[in-house]
Amino acid sequence: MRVFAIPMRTRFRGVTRREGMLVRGPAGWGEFSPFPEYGAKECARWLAAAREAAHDGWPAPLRPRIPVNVTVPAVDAETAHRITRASGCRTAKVKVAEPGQSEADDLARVEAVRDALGPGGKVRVDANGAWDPDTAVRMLGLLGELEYAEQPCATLEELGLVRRRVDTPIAADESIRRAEDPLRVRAAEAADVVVLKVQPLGGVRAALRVAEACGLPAVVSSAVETSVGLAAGAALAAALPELPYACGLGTLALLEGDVVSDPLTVTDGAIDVRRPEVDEDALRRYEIDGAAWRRRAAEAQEELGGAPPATNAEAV
Ligand SMILES: O=C(O)CCC(=O)c1ccccc1C(=O)O
Ligand SMILES: [Mg+2]
Repeated sequence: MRVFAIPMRTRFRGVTRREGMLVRGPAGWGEFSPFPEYGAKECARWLAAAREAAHDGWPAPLRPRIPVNVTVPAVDAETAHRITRASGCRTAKVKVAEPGQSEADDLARVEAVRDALGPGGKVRVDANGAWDPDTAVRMLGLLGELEYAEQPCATLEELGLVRRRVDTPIAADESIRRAEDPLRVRAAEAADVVVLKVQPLGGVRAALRVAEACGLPAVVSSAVETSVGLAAGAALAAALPELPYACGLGTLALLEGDVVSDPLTVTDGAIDVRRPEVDEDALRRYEIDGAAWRRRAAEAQEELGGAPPATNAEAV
């Protein structure tokens, strides 16, 4: 097990340094990088995803490349314009409703991104559940045409309420975390699209089951991961029967560096479906003392059902 801390180019989700653990097994490397506030129960799913990557590998890909969106953090309009242009993507996801940002900031950022994409570009927004339903309806009215709005409000009931009051399609992200969530989303008629993330859902196979249970188009997103974690996202996106939207896997640009020598960077608005090898020199640049992470992984392992199977002893 190796532990990394990579500085972020811009603050995202309140995080300025992305930390995590890399585990190696017979199938390759896996990433375990739950956010700092997550407890053992939640971390167990993130660990299951890393174990699947390291020990089982993933289903066969149905496509070799995954179209991606550029992820635009809650930066000023000028920076948002520059990030969008530099990405080469035709779809952008813009963070809105972040603490410390005004509605005028959000409107200006979205407008700058729309301008940077030009005609034919697609803009989606992500409020991370921060709006109340009235604010969501009002803001979606002001933001102009959007591909969809991701998690405009926190609860399923609110998502359904907003969905019935606006023309903008609604995507569920934080509302899809547990096996029973897809059925609740369907019952509440709360979303048009679901966002799937490999680590929070417990692996590529678990996420494929969730996609099937949802019966809605799926967008695969990263949790802002190294190329090791992104490879798992790419594997999920490659294994979905249909992939009608660009995925949120173009997030390497948010990190200052990576742990592989041949990173999953965005070219022509897409990333490859492949598993880059961890590079010793690259990893050493970001390696930190991992005592706290080893404890976290052990607690998550306990949640998964006690002692790791024998094969885990081979993990380095
Ligand atoms: O979807 C993307 O473009 C990138 C991934 C992303 O936004 C994200 C990454 C880490 C944690 C939360 C989120 C989110 O979708 O809110
Ligand atoms: Mg989201």
